[in-house]
Amino acid sequence: MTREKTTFTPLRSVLYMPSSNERALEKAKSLACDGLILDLEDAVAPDAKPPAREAAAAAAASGDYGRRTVAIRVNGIGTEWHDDDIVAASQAGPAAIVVPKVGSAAEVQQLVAAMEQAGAPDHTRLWAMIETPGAILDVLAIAHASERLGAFVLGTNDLVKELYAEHVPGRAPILPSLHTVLLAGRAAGIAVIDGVYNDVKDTEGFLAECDQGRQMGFDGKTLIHPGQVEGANAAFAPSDQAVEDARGLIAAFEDGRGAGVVTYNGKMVENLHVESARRTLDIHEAIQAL
Ligand SMILES: CC(C)(COP(=O)(O)OP(=O)(O)OC[C@H]1O[C@@H](n2cnc3c(N)ncnc32)[C@H](O)[C@@H]1OP(=O)(O)O)[C@@H](O)C(=O)NCCC(=O)NCCSC(=O)C[C@H](O)C(=O)O
Ligand SMILES: [Mg+2]
Repeated sequence: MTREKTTFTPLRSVLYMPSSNERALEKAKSLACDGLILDLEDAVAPDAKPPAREAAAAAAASGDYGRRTVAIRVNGIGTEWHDDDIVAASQAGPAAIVVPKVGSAAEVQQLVAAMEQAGAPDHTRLWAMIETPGAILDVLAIAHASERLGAFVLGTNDLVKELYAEHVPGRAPILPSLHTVLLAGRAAGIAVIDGVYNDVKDTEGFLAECDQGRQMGFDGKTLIHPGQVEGANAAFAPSDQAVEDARGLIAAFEDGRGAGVVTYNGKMVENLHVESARRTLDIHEAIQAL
């Protein structure tokens, strides 16, 4: 039996960098991250925003970042920089425009209209940051608001702030929110990328949070430092054991010659497990092809 092959764009490691930081923009050309977010929002001081906007647009249009998915994060709706950011980013044509603090389906539609009016090419997706209580409560409508929506990006710092919660190991205070965003993203068939880990020196805590994100179902994690790339790439790629198990499980099912259920390594295997195994192999192959 043949099947249509799914094309995956790996987004295991998506690194933010201030677009005002020339050194970081240069360094990113040699980093093994799957994606880059050239930031114009939180990481850029008000006076530096206009030159950062120019630098981000030039970097995104340069083609210098090879196979990496390049995105520009604009300033939020209603800020004094937002409209100019949208125009510059749309004309640069990155893989995605990341908009912080998206709050409703209507905002998604307004953003898409503004991108299209500014000449955004078809390949430029909108990535909506979900980081406010209102957005979490409206996230399913946001997920279905436009075909141009390509991903949700969690903003866990803003979310913790807005909830008056605390950053704790295991993230118990925000788990319901994270799961809600994942449910909506999966229902709409878009990518869902986890939030950042702020302590760039705490490797153990960072890796634990990557593992947690993968177990929950995130496609990858947003990062703030080059030292976090390798760990995220490993955590969000299928392990050698997972690839071996996927191949063995598919072979066992195919050997069953049409039986609806077989066992592999003592465990029940049905068609749904085969679909998951095929997805694992598709992700593995996409990563191998990088
Ligand atoms: C966190 C940092 C300010 C630390 O910077 P620094 O002390 O300079 O780090 P290092 O000296 O260890 O840097 C080593 C080299 O790596 C380059 N570098 C550092 N960070 C980056 C980066 N993000 N991308 C690319 N390159 C980077 C340095 O230039 C050094 O290079 P070299 O000298 O050539 O060896 C800094 O890491 C940083 O600014 N990080 C990004 C911060 C950011 O973008 N924040 C905004 C996004 S997070 C957010 O907003 C979350 C969300 O909205 C929410 O609500 O949660
Ligand atoms: Mg934020």
